[in-house]
Amino acid sequence: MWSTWLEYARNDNDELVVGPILTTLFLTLLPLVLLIIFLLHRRKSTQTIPASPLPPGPTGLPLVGYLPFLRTDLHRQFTELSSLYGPIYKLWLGKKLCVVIGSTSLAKQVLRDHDTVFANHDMSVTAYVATYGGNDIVFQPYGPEWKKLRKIFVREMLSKSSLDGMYGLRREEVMKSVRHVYDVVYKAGTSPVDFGSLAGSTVVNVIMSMIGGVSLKAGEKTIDGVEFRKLTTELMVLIGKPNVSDLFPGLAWLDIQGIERETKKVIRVFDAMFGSAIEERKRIITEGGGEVQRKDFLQLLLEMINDHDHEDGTNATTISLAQLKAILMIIGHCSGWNGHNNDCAGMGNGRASQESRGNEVQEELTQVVGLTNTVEDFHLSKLTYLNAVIKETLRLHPPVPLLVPRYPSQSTTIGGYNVPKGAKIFLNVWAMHKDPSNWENPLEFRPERFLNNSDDDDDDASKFDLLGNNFNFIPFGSGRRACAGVPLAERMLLYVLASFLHAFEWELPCGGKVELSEICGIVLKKREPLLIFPTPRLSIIYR
Ligand code: HEM
Repeated sequence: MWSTWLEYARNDNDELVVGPILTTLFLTLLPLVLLIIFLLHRRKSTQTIPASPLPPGPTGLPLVGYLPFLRTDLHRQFTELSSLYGPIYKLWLGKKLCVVIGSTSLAKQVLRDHDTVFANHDMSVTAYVATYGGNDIVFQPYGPEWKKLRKIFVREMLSKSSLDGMYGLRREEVMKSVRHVYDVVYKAGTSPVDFGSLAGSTVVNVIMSMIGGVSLKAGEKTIDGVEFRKLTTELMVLIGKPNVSDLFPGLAWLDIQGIERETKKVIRVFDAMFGSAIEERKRIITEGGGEVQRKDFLQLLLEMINDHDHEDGTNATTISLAQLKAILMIIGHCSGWNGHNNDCAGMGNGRASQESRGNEVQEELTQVVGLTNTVEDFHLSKLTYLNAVIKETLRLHPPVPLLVPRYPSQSTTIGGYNVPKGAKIFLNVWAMHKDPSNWENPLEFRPERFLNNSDDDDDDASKFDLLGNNFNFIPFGSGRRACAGVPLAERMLLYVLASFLHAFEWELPCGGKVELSEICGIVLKKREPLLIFPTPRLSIIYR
């Protein structure tokens, strides 16, 4: 080889010409040298900055991981595992790597320090089907489309003026429910009321009314509050079920457990219902010459489907029909969370009475509202004790105990451990809310924690808002993906509870105790219904 090169490198006089030899040598060796430098550099960088390890965690079985060991009280099981493996640990569910965060300081790292990286909710196959292909806010990936939907939700649908404007709808439905308890339950006899179911169906009726009407049609079938609640519960159960299709994406097309099929069946009913509500509203608009009196969510959203251009020609708030339906869907679905929370708050009040702590809630209602008036929206901000009862109940029984799972858009170090891109992140709020390093006697029901009893700024109870600013108390999550429905949820919880507690004395059956155990799918549910007897306090008003 060398002799051939030398032959080429001789000039016409048979003298050696060194330049071409060096050039050829240089061009041949350069890639080799660069490759060696690159490999050395890579070796050095992996040696000097070791990648953080994955968090510790239980070993499961081959292929299925920890899946066979999951219990239905997932929030408690995750808390128990935390005491073995620490505030951050991993478990494999099939092919899916899950990371559980169980301390306030690590939650802060995820939800505040790395907020944008973790600003995505993990979408399951069921959630995809249930939200018209991820067209809603909850499962929309973090980006411009999510920002647009969130803006519509917060600034237009749930703005103060919009919620004030819909107060009449809320009032009508709550009054109907109170009268129902008075006429049907109290007058008819002595059977107790399932408080959770009563509060839950009232909330659902209110939400349905705000969506577009209390009885909606799906084909020939009329969907009333009871049926709507049944459908949302069914959907919640389906979303909460561990699905083989999520854990082994390669098998998703088989839909082994039939969860996708079942979800599609439920969604078809919702779709028919929303479809007919839209058609009916369009008919009313046409017949009314383009004018419609009713300003509910459906009307607001329909106006966004029609052209909603700004003067500069941009079209910032236009939504598609699928997005409209997905938004209605998420409002209906979240009403289930709200309904369940009424159950818990009622339980909280029952427990407060049971523990002979006085009947502060009703004393406050008598003072603020008076015995000859019904509760109105403007009373709510003055009901500080009831507010504290609700917050204390949300602390002990957060309705979404593991929040909506997130996933990081890039691998990130949390608490010294590597949390890989795409892992499913559970934030165990149920455990954080009971952490003795954050709360004194955390298992005691003490609404006073949320009352401002002192002049000391550090003791200011108002720092515990529902917006997730204090990481010791985050029932609605925190950061940019925190619950967008807080203004409505807060008003509804207060209004529905205040109305029932003002209208009736609620008594446990003789010698009864409030049963506190819960079960957990995606939301926490009370295992046993809270059965209590109503006796009217304000009979004059409801006669
Ligand atoms: C007591 C009732 C409710 C509770 C406890 C609750 C709780 C939550 C939680 C924990 C999240 C996830 C937060 C996170 O990842 O940090 C969430 C998200 C959300 N909630 Fe609620 N919620 C309630 C009621 C409502 C209502 C009534 C609505 C609608 C009117 C609503 C709309 C939403 C939306 C749109 C999101 C997704 C926000 C986003 O991804 O940007 N919620 N909620």
